[in-house]
Order: sequence, then structure tokens, then C-alpha cells
Amino acid sequence: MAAPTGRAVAGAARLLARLQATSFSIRTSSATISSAEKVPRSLWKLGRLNHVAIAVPDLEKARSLYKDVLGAQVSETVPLPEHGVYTVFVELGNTKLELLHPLGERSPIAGFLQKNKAGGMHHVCIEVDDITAAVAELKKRKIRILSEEPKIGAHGKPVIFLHPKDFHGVLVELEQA
Ligand SMILES: C[C@@H](C(=O)O)C(=O)SCCNC(=O)CCNC(=O)[C@H](O)C(C)(C)COP(=O)(O)OP(=O)(O)OC[C@H]1O[C@@H](n2cnc3c(N)ncnc32)[C@H](O)[C@@H]1OP(=O)(O)O
Repeated sequence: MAAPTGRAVAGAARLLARLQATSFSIRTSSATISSAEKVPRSLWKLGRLNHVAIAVPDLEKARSLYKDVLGAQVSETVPLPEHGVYTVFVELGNTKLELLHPLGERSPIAGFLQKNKAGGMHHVCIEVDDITAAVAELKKRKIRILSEEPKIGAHGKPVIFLHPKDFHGVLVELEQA
């Protein structure tokens, strides 16, 4: 077989370069189309970490640990019967801890404390700028929302909880900012 000429080699190189450019732009445009179709991200945004909640078997002991041993500023104990919990908030400057203890027989944290007798991290709460839009999108994505409608949370604002099995084992609360 005859050796390729200089012109043939240059032509092949140009063709290869064009093919690479074409396949790159196809990949780019399909990624853009699919993400634009699936993620109308402009509708709502995540905000700050509002709090990290810790379920505790003895609320007074836990309150005293943060107040007297760590010197934190802590709230009074507040019962929230509509959520089945007592809460104490611990101020940390950039965020808060929420100490939780079961209230009533059907408390949603009773099972968690049965499994974690010494207590443990129960959920993280992240603010969102539009909880209605967040709920609509998460439902479309088949993420389980643990109440029919948002409830009024510990700060007097609407909140929802997302199933821990849909969030890598972490119960996530979203709170309207
Ligand atoms: C005042 C308000 C506020 O801050 O504004 C609050 O904090 S209210 C805070 C309290 N309210 C809430 O938590 C409301 C949302 N929570 C719920 O609806 C419930 O607690 C569920 C998260 C669905 C869990 O239900 P239940 O206790 O019946 O447990 P279950 O045994 O069926 O749980 C199913 C699976 O999820 C796991 N699981 C349960 N709780 C979990 C948690 N906190 N973090 C991570 N995983 C958890 C279990 O180990 C189990 O996994 P395996 O199958 O692998 O064993």
C-alpha cells in the first residue's frame, strides 16, 4: 500500500478535529437540554442551615450540659404538641442546635429514641426561599414528603420533612426563610 501523502495526513487531522468538536457539542447540548427540562432551578433556592436537631432521652440533663458545661445560651423548654416534641434551642452564632424530646404517645421521635437509647442526631433543617415551589418540585422527583401540607414549625414558619431513605439516611427539614 502506498504511504499517505502530506495533504492526506493534514486532511485526516482536520476531519478528526471536526468530529471531536461535533461530538463535544452534541454531548454539551444534550446535557443542557436534559438539565433544563428536569431542573427549573430558578423557582426556589436553598438558604442557610437553620438548625441541627438532636433527640435526647433526658431534656433537662441535655439542656444543662449545653448551658452549664459548654456555657451556651439556651432557650426555655417549649412544648410543641402539634409536632409531638418538646424543644430547647441552643444558640451557636452561625446556627442553632435543637434538643428534642418526645411529647405524647405518638411522638414521631419515639421510635428513633428506642433505637438510639443515648440520643443522637435526628435531622438537619435548611431554609428555602419558597417552600411551595420546593414541595412541588420534590414531589415531581418522587421524594417522599412526610406530611400532606407544610406545618408551622418551631420558629412559626412553614416546614416540611423529607424521608431519610430518600436523603442518604438523613432526615431533612425544609423551613420557609
Ligand atoms: C418542631 C419541628 C421543627 O424543628 O420545626 C421539629 O423538629 S419536629 C421533629 C419531629 N418530627 C418529625 O421527625 C417529622 C418527620 N418524621 C417522621 O415522619 C418519622 O419520624 C419518620 C422519619 C418517617 C420515621 O418514622 P418512624 O419513627 O415510624 O420510623 P421507622 O422505623 O418506620 O423509620 C423508617 C426508617 O427510617 C429510619 N429513620 C427514622 N428516623 C430517622 C432519622 N431521624 N434519621 C435517619 N433515619 C431515620 C429508621 O431507622 C428506619 O430505617 P431502617 O428501616 O433501615 O431501620
